[in-house]
Amino acid sequence: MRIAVASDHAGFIQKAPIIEHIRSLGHEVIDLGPATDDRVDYPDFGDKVGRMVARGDADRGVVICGTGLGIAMTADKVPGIRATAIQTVQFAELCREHNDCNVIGLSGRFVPLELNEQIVDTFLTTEFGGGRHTGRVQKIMREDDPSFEGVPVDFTGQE
Ligand SMILES: O=C[C@H](O)[C@H](O)[C@H](O)COP(=O)(O)O
Repeated sequence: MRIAVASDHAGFIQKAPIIEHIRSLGHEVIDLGPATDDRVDYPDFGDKVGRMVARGDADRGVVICGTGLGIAMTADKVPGIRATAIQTVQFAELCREHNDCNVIGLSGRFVPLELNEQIVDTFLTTEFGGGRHTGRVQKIMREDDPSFEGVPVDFTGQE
């Protein structure tokens, strides 16, 4: 697969080893920066990865900031992207199996490199489960109805 990778200054220390790791698994990596650990704004880099995946120029994205949160939030704002921050291998598996996640946010400050590499392994090897999850992912993407506003909740008869 083609994997787009980017970070901010806080994720920069893990970017090169994670890229190396992804290449060692046989994937092509597109490094969208930054080139140094100078202070930058994570939204600029989360957006680049989101757009590249949404265009189909990359199959999946990996973004790294201090927590993985802000950079994943930014990627997720790009239409077509399902991005979330991931801190455990089990969540990496479930974000693929249940949510067909196409971009993950990693923490360069609070999660050790070895664990992030295992998370990336799982993210890249786990298939979407389909079945009951398909319609739910379509609802995330508003594929069935562009004006979708969520499932109406009926509180009739409830205390
Ligand atoms: O979600 C945001 C990220 O964790 C950033 O990496 C973090 O906010 C950067 O913080 P600072 O500017 O203090 O290095």
